[in-house]
Amino acid sequence: MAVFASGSYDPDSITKYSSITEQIPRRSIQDPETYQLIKDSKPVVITDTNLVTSASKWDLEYLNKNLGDGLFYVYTSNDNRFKYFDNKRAEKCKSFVTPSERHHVTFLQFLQMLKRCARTKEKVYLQQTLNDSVGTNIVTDFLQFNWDWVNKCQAAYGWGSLSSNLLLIGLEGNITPVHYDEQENFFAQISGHKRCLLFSPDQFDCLYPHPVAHPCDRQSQVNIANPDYKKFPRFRNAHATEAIVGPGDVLYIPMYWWHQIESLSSRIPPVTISVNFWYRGTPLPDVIQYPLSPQQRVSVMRNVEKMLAAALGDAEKVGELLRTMVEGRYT
Ligand SMILES: CC1(C)c2ccccc2-c2ccc(C[C@@H](CC(=O)O)C(=O)C(=O)O)cc21
Ligand SMILES: [Zn+2]
Repeated sequence: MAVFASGSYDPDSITKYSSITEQIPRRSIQDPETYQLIKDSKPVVITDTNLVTSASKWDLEYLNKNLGDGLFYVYTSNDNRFKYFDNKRAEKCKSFVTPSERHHVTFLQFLQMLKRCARTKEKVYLQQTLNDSVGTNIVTDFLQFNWDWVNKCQAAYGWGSLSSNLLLIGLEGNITPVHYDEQENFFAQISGHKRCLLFSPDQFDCLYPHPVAHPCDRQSQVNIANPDYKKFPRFRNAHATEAIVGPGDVLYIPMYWWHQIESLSSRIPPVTISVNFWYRGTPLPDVIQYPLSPQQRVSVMRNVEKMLAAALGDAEKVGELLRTMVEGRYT
């Protein structure tokens, strides 16, 4: 068994996907091109932001001591995929099988779950909004994030307010399957390595998202590790860009960009720790410019699905109505 130096990852453990074509650029905060890419809503890994340097001491022991005795959301999955689903909708959707389970536990219970995973091959993922329930040392570390840099970016691009910082503690092999978020995201890696696959928003037709009213809204139906080309033929045309982020790297995931994020095996430590910075997007311009951007097209399609589900009073009837409207007429 190969033993890896602390903080490295095993390149052979990386699944080869057919849809990878290029690498996401890595740039310094000193490089003007960094800001051109963000302005153009293109992904970029910024290598020297010091955004979360104050958190580089975060390991399981420090977090256990300082995160406080609040409860944390921990997801368990019997395969290694952690597909997001909306709890409330899942309850209403009888036929829906939840792809992962959500637990509300103390950090100590999370550590016990981690130990059990070493034996049972089950996977866990702690996801917790960093809020004022954490211990004072964590608050101190949080206040020492490079807010000056990130606030300047927020202002420069006209983003909305910071909506939340999620603390993520995952296990090697965890996969967050392809989805998009409706927020700008500075994704900061603290410990271990994560492989990020991004698909541009104009590939909506290759990624077959669930219906907007479905519990897995915003998530792709395609499992890119084992695509069902009969159900999703256009996925053959999908092309991803990739970045492997390590401690200190910040990946800019532009709003509406599809992303799949995998925790890489790094033996020491066995966990990956990340913090994301989600910002509400730039308010839509009052004068719409044509042609619509891919992001605006996705937003329009979402509004049409929502409006039709409301107008019909039943989200299950939207497909039939759209087919009647389009087939033989808008083809
Ligand atoms: C999978 C998980 C734990 C989850 C379960 C249930 C509801 C929500 C979420 C959720 C939301 C964000 C992330 C972080 C990241 C992916 C990654 O780092 O794995 C990502 O996608 C982003 O920062 O936008 C991870 C999760
Ligand atoms: Zn996401």
